[in-house]
Amino acid sequence: MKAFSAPGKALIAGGYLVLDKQFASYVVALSSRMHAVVEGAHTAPEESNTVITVKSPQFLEGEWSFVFDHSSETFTVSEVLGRKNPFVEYSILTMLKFINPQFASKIDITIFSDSGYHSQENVTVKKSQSKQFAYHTAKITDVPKTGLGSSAGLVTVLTTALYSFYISSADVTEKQHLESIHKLAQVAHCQAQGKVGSGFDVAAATFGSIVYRRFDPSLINELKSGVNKSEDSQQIQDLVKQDWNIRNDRVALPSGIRLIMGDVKGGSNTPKLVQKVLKWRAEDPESSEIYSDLNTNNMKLVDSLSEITKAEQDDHFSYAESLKQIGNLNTYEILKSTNASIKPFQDLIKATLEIRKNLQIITQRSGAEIEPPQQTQLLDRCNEIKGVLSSVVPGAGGHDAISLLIEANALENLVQAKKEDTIFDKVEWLDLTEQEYGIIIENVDSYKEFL
Ligand SMILES: Nc1ncnc2c1ncn2[C@@H]1O[C@H](COP(=O)(O)OP(=O)(O)O)[C@@H](O)[C@H]1O
Ligand SMILES: C[C@@](O)(CCOP(=O)(O)OP(=O)(O)O)CC(=O)O
Repeated sequence: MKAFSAPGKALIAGGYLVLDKQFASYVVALSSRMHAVVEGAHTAPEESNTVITVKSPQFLEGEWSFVFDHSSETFTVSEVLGRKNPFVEYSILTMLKFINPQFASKIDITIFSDSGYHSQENVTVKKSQSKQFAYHTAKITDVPKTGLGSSAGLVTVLTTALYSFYISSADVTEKQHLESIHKLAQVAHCQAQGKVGSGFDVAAATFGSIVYRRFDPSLINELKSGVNKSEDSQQIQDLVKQDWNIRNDRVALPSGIRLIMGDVKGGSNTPKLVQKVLKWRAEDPESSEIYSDLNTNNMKLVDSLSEITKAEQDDHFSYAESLKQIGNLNTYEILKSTNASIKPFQDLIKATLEIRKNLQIITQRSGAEIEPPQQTQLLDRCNEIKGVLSSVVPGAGGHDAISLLIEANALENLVQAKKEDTIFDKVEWLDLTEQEYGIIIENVDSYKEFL
């Protein structure tokens, strides 16, 4: 038995631009994780079916069982309980193609998901010493999502579990294996969704917090069903060997700086927003200039974070002093300061404000509510709180969430602000932190009470 987990994500900079492979984005992996516990064995030589059962016990009817008949001429699986879960199905199918197993197996995988992925109404929480999971009374398709990327987490961790079963000697946290898992999970995720997105969510689930640049969509679009199994398998193996030329540079927030996510209890439809933005992008002659300015500031934000990290490495003592100062000032006050040591923090703030200005322009011109006026008001108000460095609408924006970078001790100021100002009535500060790593190997024992 083995166990793994993969994190959720927030796209802090680079929404929409990340769809285009000339632009990079900044993705933070979050502490809500999807977990998989896997156990399996090869079955008797005369057995010709591999049976892969995936249980997700926190949800009603959360069990899917896929049978692969090795004697069949193509890679097809049938679900025997009469249920659908395309993300589970394509994770299995992609792995079967990649491995082209010659022996039948029986594999049992149990999925657990941390509470950040789903709305927590009507749940019963079960706890062990080290883990806790919320049990819902509805099916997975009927429980409202929060936007952390549950399907990407699921596909990534399931792919990891299957990969480690078939290639049992692999340390899945090694670069070469992570890269293979990433490609297999991207293929499965795109095919299950029926579209090739930017893939930043699968990349963060695999690699953790990264500066990400996407792959060429043709890599996946050009996959076709071969006439036989060996062709199908060869195609996936070649694709996994190929260099996808993505950027996945590991990043971590500077020490003393925390990411805070605020749920805004709204909800936005990402595909509709994307559709409006792409239409505007194609029609407005100034859109290239706006994209370019947005990109410049996204990269300035990334640079300012590295500058802050460097400042800490250069001189711990004066860094601690700078942190203390910014913890006592709000965004606007930090900008006014003449103290040279806080310049990188000022650069971070300036870049964020420019990013927001551009997102507001796109909102007005495209009609896609990326940073609608209610969110502008809320973000401006956040910037008045001491210790807040930057506040943005993450990802596709809209009415889903806000994300803030703050001096770590300023969380209490946010909690206090929520008590005092009704503008924060609709905001819930979430118990999430940044995660450096994507896929990690977990201790199997910590799941035993839940199995
Ligand atoms: N814990 C889970 N167990 C089983 N399937 C899951 C789980 N979490 C997510 N999924 C799959 O992912 C789907 C949700 O994916 P999607 O609509 O893309 O949302 P998201 O934006 O959160 O990824 C679910 O309908 C289900 O098929
Ligand atoms: C617009 C985007 O660039 C970013 C969307 O980011 P979100 O984190 O908002 O995504 P969902 O969880 O799918 O709603 C589209 C993309 O890159 O796929």
